[in-house]
Order: sequence, then structure tokens, then C-alpha cells
Amino acid sequence: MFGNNNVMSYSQGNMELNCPQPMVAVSGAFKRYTSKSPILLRGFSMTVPTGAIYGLLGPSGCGKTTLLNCIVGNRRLDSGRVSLAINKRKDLGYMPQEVALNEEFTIEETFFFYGRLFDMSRAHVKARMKELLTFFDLPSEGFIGELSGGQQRRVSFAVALLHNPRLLILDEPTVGVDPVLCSRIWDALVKMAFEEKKTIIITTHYIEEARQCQLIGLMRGGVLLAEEPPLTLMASHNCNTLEQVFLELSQKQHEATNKSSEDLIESDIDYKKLTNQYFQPPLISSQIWKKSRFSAQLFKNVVWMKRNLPIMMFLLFLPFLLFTIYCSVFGKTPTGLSLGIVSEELGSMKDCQVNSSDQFFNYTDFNCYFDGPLSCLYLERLKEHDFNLIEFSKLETAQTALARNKVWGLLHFTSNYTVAVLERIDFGFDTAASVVRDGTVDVRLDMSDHVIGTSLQRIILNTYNDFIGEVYEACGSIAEAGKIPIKYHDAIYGGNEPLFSYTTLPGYLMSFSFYLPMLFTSGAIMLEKLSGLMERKMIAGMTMLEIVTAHAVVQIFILFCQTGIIFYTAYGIFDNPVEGDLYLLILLTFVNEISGMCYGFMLSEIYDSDTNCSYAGTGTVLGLFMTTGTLWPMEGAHPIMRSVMWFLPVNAAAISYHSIALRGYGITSPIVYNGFLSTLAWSAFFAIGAIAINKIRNGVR
Ligand SMILES: Nc1ncnc2c1ncn2[C@@H]1O[C@H](COP(=O)(O)OP(=O)(O)OP(=O)(O)O)[C@@H](O)[C@H]1O
Repeated sequence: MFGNNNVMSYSQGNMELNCPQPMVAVSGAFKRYTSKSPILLRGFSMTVPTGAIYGLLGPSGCGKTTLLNCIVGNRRLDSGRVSLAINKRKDLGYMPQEVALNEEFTIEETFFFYGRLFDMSRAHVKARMKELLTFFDLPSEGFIGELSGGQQRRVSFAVALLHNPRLLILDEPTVGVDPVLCSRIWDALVKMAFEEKKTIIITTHYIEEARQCQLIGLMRGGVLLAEEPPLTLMASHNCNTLEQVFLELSQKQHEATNKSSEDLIESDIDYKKLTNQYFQPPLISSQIWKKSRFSAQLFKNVVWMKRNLPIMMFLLFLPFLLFTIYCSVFGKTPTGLSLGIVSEELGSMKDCQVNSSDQFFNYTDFNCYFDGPLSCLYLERLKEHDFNLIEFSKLETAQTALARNKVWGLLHFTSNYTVAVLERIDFGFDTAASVVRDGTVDVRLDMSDHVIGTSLQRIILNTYNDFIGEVYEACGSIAEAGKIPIKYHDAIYGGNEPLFSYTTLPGYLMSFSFYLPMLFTSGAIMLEKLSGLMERKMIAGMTMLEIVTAHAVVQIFILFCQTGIIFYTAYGIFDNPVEGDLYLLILLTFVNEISGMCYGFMLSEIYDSDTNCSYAGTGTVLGLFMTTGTLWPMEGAHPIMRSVMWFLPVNAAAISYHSIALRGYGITSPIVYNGFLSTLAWSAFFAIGAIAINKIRNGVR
């Protein structure tokens, strides 16, 4: 058929205008997008006979594309009926207004993708492709994204014809096509309708090219103004052009209603009363899952990954990068902190190095012997904690340094410190208040940083405890007599000196492993939605289940790689503790990733804009991150928040992970299996939510 310019002339009398079953019949159609948006169809009716070319004309924005979408079952009418003489999607060829093709595909891959979708054999696709490429004057090689706009539209047109459908719906097919090719296309359409009894519905803004249609439907204000052959229309209105006819009919409608088309659309009618007759779209129930369509979508996903290697590398490198940064910088005890020292009993801290035990430091009155004054001994113990001790001769200067953050803390010893400490030990209950005061180390801290401040408090106190124990020993007692009478036994979990990063790793890992799949999934689905690819594939018969399962296959492959990289970084390169079963941790991470993926699906169903979708995703994960114990333990939260946090996604998984990794609990522990159950329940909730939203918004498929 294509490439043959010897087109037969075709008159309006050849179609089956009075055939018993028209190819497309729309009756009493009502449609608006939201309760606040204008009514686009107000009891609209049209009849398209089998074997006709039907030109649907109307001003821009009057709802032509919306109507076509309702005919092909991509959108639901609010009320009214669409009847089709076909019942298989394979019999429908649809060319949307936008190009809606994968830019990463080559021309050949595009044909094979749609061929596979329609279950065509490879040889058949090849033969049709050759024919169509010649007809549309297209190159046989090259990426879609590298073709000109006009060439892309022609590929889009050719794809609609690939499977030789009985009903063709073409939304502005001749935009961007040169006049010569345009005339060839119209010849071919006429021939398809005449010889092959194909039915074609076409919208166009070039009203005069619609002369070649057998029937013209003039749409305005949500209704059909006329539905007649073009010559009849022109004759009955005494006009030479279709454009004049359209203007005249619009004028008449305006005068009859005394309203502009916009006013008409927004007229105050009781919409709910009018829209109580809903009929299922005829092409709605295609087979829910078909191997050929699934494999077409999987093929598309694999090609996308191959053509977007930098993004793929980034997705794999990102976990390594983030966990390397986390394990290198997060949760370690702060070191090298500057501490100011004012010791009035020393001329200078250098005096601590002078060993003159025979004169000053031999406290024979107390039977105690030291290498230097007691402030020296305490400072020696503090130095073991990697402090940078800075000596100040005056308290005022030291306080100024503290105020200017030159030091994080300030320790002040009185001139009588050593003797006062020893007198206090010696006199016990009889110690004078002035002695207690002289034997006290005055500590001033900069607590603006909670972690540094509490770390300093802990070290200063623990070091004092050890120091005073040594003093007691030197005075002939036992160390414990001087120390705070509390004995810490070895910690049952977490070691005696746990790093903060050990505690926070579960929350961080769970938040991150939820976030990445959510981002990738919502991004991939939004990309398809916004480019019109999703609609086009679904009109061709692909189901949401096939799209989701094909995506899940790819996503699970990526998740395997990412999980491996995360665990290798956290436990192979860095030495984070694992008391329990490593495989259980990996399984929990994987389940959590699946939950993130399902959340990504749900978000992509809720939002129509990728920006809103990624804001919502990032926002929720940031919120969840706060509740996972990464930044602060849940036990410190407000009681209401504390009771809610248990039911949030990611949180139970993080708690479960914590117990496996740091306490060595197994799957039989309630805290562990609750983490699994909660994550699985959330996955199910997100998946069901995604399906429900999809059905509510787009109709059952
Ligand atoms: N998904 C949507 N949600 C809300 N409004 C929409 C949606 N799609 C289209 N519209 C609005 O519905 C109206 C009709 O759009 P439609 O694309 O059906 O018109 P059209 O007649 O095909 O226009 P054109 O000839 O310019 O392509 C427009 O005002 C459009 O903004």
C-alpha cells in the first residue's frame, strides 16, 4: 500500500454511512477534569461509520484530545457511552499529539518495541518497518532523540500504523510535515479507508485539509455543531471553504445562546444530575499480564539502562560514597579539643616536669608521696585523652578565650589545691568549707555543641575518678575508696566504649535504603508519564501490572548491587559491629528497599509533576530520618510522637536492624520480626495505594 502513488480517487459515497454498526459511536458524553475546571463535553454525541475518514475539527482547547482519550479508554467519561465495533486493542492504532517515543531508542528498536507489544513476529515487524520507513521518507538508522521534530512525528505516525489496525485515531498527524509528504499521507489514508475499510478519526488545525474526509464533525462548546460530509456542509451553508462554514456555525451558536463558547462551558448547569449514566469504556479489559508485553517493557528498561550508563554508575557509586563518608566522619569521639588550664598552684605547667619530690611534693604530714602537685597528676591523665591543653596565667584571659571559642572548656585549680585535696581526705567529716572549695576543680564549658560538651563532661569526670583513686592509693588506701562508689561491669551489648556511629548506622542505613529505590522508581515512572510514553503504551494494551513488574525486575537487580555495595562498605571496608546474622540484616535491608520502591510507585501515581513528586519523596524521607534514632533516640521524643513513631515506615525496620546488629537477636525475637512485618505491611499499603490511586484517576485497567 505505502509507496504506491497511484492512488484511486475516492468519493464520499463509498463509506458505509448507513451501516448498522458504526465503528465509533459516542452518545451523551460529559467530561470535565475537576469540579472546578470547565465542562469540555456537554452531552456530546458523534457517529463514525466503518471505513470513513472522520475529521474532528474545533477550536484549540475545546476538548478534541480529551474526547479521543475517552474513546480509546485512556480516560473515563463522567457520563455517557462510547461504543466501538472493535474489542481488541490490537485493532486500534493511536497517534498521540505529542511524539511520545523513547528518545534513547533507535528507530529500529522503537518498531521492535511496539511490534513486541502487539505480539508481532520479528520478520513481520521488519517487513512493515521497511515499508513504513520508505513511505514516510525516514532513515533506517539513528536514535529517536537525534531526529528532527518532523521526523520524530513521522516515526510516531508510522508506529501507529505498524500493526495494521482497523481503527486509526490520529491526533494532529500532519503537524510538522512538509506539503508534499502531507499530500502523500492523505492519499494513503484515503486508500486505507477505501481499500482496506479502515476507519480513521483525525484531528487537525488545517481545516482545509479535512476536505478529504468523508465526514466532518465540528465541535464547539462541548457539543457537535454539525456532522456531515464536507461538500454537503459547504453547500448547505453556501460557503466555499470549510473555514467559512465553521465561522458561520460558531456565530450561529453564539447568537442562539447569546454566550461565548467559554461562557457556555462554564454555564451553571447541575452537572451531577446530568452525569448519572456511566458506561464502562469498551476497550477496558485487556488481559492483565501478557509475556510479550512484559518482555517489550523489560527490553525498554534494559535499553534505557544501557543508554544511561552514567546515571547507572552514579546509582551504584552513590551508596559507596555516602557510606564511606558516613563511616569516616560520623559518630567518632571528638579528639584534639583545646582545653584552657589555669593552675594557681603552678608557676607554669612546665613545673610539672621538674622532679623535686624531696622538697615540695612530699606530703609527709599525710603519708602521701607524689612526683608533683596534684593538679599536675590530673592534667597528665587528661593529656592521655588527646586534649590540647593551653595554659593561661589569669582566669580572666582564659574566660575570654572560652567566650571566643579558642578553647572548648576551662579548668581552674586554686593555689592551695594539692593540700586542700589531701586535707579533705584526711579530715573527712571535719573538713572546713574553705578546704572543700580550695580542693575543687572549677570547670567552665562551651556547651553550644551538645556532643562535644557532654563528651568533655564525661571525660573530665571519669579522669577525675581515676585520678582521685591514684591519690588514695598513694596515701596508703585502696583506689576504690576514693572513686565514686558505682561499678560499671562490662556492657552486655555495644562494648564499654561504643561509638555513636554504631548506634546510628541502623537508622541511617534503613533511611537511605528506603530513599534510593523510592527516588529511582518515582523518577522512572514520572519520566514515562510526562513524556506521554505511559499513555501511549497503555492505549496499545500494556497494563500497569506489566509496567510495574518490568520495572521491579530492573530495580531488584539494581537493589542487589546497591545492597552489596552498602554492606561491603559498612562491614568490609569499615569495621562496624555485627553481633547477629549478617544475612538477616541483608534480608531486612532488601525488604526495606522494596518498601521504598512501592512508595515510589505510589508517589508517581499521586503526582503529575516530577518536581512535586521528588519534593514529596525527599520531604517524607527526611521526616522519617528524624524518627529512626539516627539523630536522637526515640526514647527522648515527645510521648505522643513516641507512640506514633512505632507505626511509621522505616522506623520499625531500623529498630529491628539495631537489635540484630548490636544485640545479636534472631528472627524469633519480637523486636526483629516486628521490623520485618511492619516493613512488609507498609510495602503492601504502598502497593495497594498505588493501584487504588491509579484506578481512581485513570479508570480500571
Ligand atoms: N489532564 C488534564 N487535567 C486537567 N485539565 C486538562 C488535562 N488535559 C487537558 N486539560 C484541559 O482540557 C482542555 C481541553 O484540552 P484538549 O487537549 O482536550 O483540547 P484540544 O481541543 O485537543 O486542544 P488542541 O487543539 O489545542 O490540541 C484544555 O483547557 C486543557 O488545559
